[in-house]
Amino acid sequence: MKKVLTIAGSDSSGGAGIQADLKTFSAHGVFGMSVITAVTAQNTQGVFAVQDITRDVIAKQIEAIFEDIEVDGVKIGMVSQVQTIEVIAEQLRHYAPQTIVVDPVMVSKSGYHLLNPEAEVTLIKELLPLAMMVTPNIPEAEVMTKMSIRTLKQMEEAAKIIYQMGAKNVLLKGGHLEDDSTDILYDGREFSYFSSSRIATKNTHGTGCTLSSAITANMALGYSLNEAVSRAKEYITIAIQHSLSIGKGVGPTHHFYTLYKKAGLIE
Ligand SMILES: Nc1ncnc2c1ncn2[C@@H]1O[C@H](COP(=O)(O)OP(=O)(O)OP(=O)(O)O)[C@@H](O)[C@H]1O
Ligand SMILES: Cc1ncc(CO)c(N)n1
Repeated sequence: MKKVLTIAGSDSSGGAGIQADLKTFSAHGVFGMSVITAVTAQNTQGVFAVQDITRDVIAKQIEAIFEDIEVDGVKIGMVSQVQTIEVIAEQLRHYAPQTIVVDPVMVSKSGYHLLNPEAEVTLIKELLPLAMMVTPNIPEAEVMTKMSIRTLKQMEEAAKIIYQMGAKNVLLKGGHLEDDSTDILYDGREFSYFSSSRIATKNTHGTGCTLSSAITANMALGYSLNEAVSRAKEYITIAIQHSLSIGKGVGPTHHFYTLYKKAGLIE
């Protein structure tokens, strides 16, 4: 069985972060492992507190996994602070896993800064050069490039700038634009487009976490980069189509819809 690691924050409500990542891994039939960078008190309505995990305990979690288990893919999500990023980068340079997907999580849908703004530069400098792929959403790409992004043309321009920052591939997600949800992949030579119609739902908590985890799982399973993104896009689209009205705010995606359907557990 393929073994995949998420390095990210915990979301107590189970819709995003570590919890979304592990559910996505399970749904893909890969064995999920986790390094927790921060614990958030969070639900569908907002983020209410964050406790960062110390540099030492983050290093020890990474060491415990890599010294014992072969890792087929790593996804990085919420990294919170400068020292968190530095220790992750140091450890990953040492263990050098083949596939690293970086989701540059900055601000939650409810507007909470999950990444200290002072650490934005560190994330770009330390993590992007290690990344097989980086998956910014539009607001994150705007922070990274300092440009305003409203059109597909501007998304392409931004993807080129982010590529120059060191990631081998850039997947710029279009979930925040108004039209269809088109994600753009740039590999330094050409663009590929992954489109779906916009689904009319408020329940999109954890969509970004889910997509980057699905890409990591598919890459670990041996799919080419384009195939991995295409399958992950299909997965997130179904997960949003069948998202769950849990809680009073922005509900989570449904990770097991396809599995349940195949097993005849739902109509
Ligand atoms: N309403 C929607 N309908 C269809 N696809 C969507 C919708 N919203 C987001 N997506 C898709 O979901 C994936 C995640 O994109 P999005 O831009 O929402 O990520 P994000 O903002 O990083 O999420 P998060 O809140 O977890 O940080 C992308 O493939 C995007 O195209
Ligand atoms: C812990 C965590 N990671 C990522 C996100 C994505 O927005 C979130 N809301 N919470």
